[in-house]
Amino acid sequence: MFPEILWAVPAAGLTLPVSAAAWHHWSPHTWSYGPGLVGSALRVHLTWDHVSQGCGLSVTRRKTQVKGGVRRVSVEKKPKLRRFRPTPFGFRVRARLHDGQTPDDYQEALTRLAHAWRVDSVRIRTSGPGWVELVASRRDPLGTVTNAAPAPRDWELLKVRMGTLETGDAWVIDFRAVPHWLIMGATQSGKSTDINALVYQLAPQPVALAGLDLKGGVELTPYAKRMSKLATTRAECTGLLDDLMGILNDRMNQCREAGVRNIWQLPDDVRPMPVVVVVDEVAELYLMTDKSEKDEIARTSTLLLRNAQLGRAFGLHLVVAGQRVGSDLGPGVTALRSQITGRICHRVNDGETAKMALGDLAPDSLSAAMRIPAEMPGVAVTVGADGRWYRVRSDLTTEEMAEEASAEFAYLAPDWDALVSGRTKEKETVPADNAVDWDRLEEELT
Ligand SMILES: Nc1ncnc2c1ncn2[C@@H]1O[C@H](COP(=O)(O)OP(=O)(O)OP(=O)(O)O)[C@@H](O)[C@H]1O
Repeated sequence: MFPEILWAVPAAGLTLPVSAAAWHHWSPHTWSYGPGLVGSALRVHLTWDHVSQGCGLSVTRRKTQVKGGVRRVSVEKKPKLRRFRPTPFGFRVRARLHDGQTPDDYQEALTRLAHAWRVDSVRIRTSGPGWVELVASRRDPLGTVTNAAPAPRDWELLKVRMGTLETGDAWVIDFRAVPHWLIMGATQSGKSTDINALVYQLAPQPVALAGLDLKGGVELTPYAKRMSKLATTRAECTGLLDDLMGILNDRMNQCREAGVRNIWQLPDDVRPMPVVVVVDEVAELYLMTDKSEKDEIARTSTLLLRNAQLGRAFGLHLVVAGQRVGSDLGPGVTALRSQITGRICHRVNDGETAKMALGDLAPDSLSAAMRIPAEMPGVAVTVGADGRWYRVRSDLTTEEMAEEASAEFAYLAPDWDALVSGRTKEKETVPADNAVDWDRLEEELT
C-alpha cells in the first residue's frame, strides 16, 4: 500500500528499503534512544508481514485482482501498527485490531511475539475500542531493586503505590477499585514487604487500620500504634471480626436511611472512615489443633467471608496474606478467595497455592508465577482492576519505614470502640503542633 522508499541508516552506513509506514513511526527522538531501539523498530516493521501471520494475527481476505484477467484471490492482511514509542526497557507500539479480533487474541500470541521480536517479553499495556498497545522489554524490568520513595504527602485516598509493573508503569493498589487483596507467597518471597508498603502509605491517610495476626502478633505488632485494633489470639480475632460485622450493619443502616447504595455516595461530612484489615498468615485462622476449636473456626470463617462479601460497599477492606492456601483448609477458604478479586502471588512452593491465588482469574499466569526465582524477592504475579495479569516487583519498603510511619501518624488511628459504636470519623486527639486551631477558636469565641 505504501510506496517503498530508500532510507539511509547513517550510523551503520547501510541503505535499507523501508516502507513509508515505518518511516512515519521513526523520528530523531527514536535515534536518541540508540541503535538498539532503531534495530528493534526495523525488525518490527520489516518483519511484521510474516510475524503477524506466524502469530495468527493476520486475517485472510478475498480480493478482486485485475492483473492478468479479473479473478478473486485470497490475501493475508496484517494488522496496522501505529505509534512506535521508546520506553526505558524497550518500546511500545499500538496494533489496530481486525474485525472480529479482541485483545485476548494478542494475549495468546505474546510469547510468540517476544521470540519473533527477539525481546525478553511482550505484554499488553492497555487497550481500547479497536486497538491494543503492546509493550516489549529487551531485558526484565523487574531485575533491579528499587527502594521505596518517601510516602507522598499528597496521597490519594486508599491508593498505594506498591512498585513497578513489568510494562514499566507504576503498580498501584486502589482499594476503591479492588476492595480486597489476597497476598500469597512462600517464606522470604516478599509478603511482609507488601504489608509494610500498605501500612507505610496508608498511615498518613484518614483510614482506620486493624490487624489479625495469629503468628502471635510478631508480624503486625510493630505497626500497633497506627492500628486501632490488633488481634493476636483466636478469641481476639473472633471479637474483631464480630466488631467489623457490627460496623458493617451500622453502615448498611446509614446507607439505607440516606437512600444510597454505598458509603461513597454519602456526603463527605457524614461518610464513615474506611477500615483496612490486614490478616497475616490466613491459614492459622483455619487450622485446627484440637476438636474444641471446630466451632470457633467455623465462626471465624463465616465472619471473614461475610466481611468480604459486604465490605466493598461499606468501606471495609481486607488484605489477606499467607504462605499457603489450599482447599484442604476447608470450604471457607475457597469461598473467601472467590470474594477477593485482587490477587498477588509471589514465589510459592506448590502449584496448589499458585492455583488458589491465580487459577480462577488468570489460569494462563500460573506458569509465570511458578517460574519466579528465589533470588528475586518482591517479584509477583498480580491480577487487579483490569482483570489482566502482570508480573510486578514491589519497591523495597522496610519494616523500619512502616514502623516509623505508624508512630508518626499514630494520632490518626481512630479509637476502636468509638469506631464500632459509629461515634467517630477520626480520633479526637490531634498532634501537639496542630492541637488547637486558634483562628477557628477565636472565631467561635467572638
Ligand atoms: N521488592 C523487593 N526487592 C528487593 N528485596 C526484597 C523485596 N521484597 C522483599 N525483599 C527482601 O526479601 C526478604 C524477604 O522479604 P519479606 O520479609 O517481605 O518476605 P516474607 O514473604 O514476608 O517472608 P516471611 O514469610 O519469612 O516473613 C527481605 O530481606 C526483604 O528485604
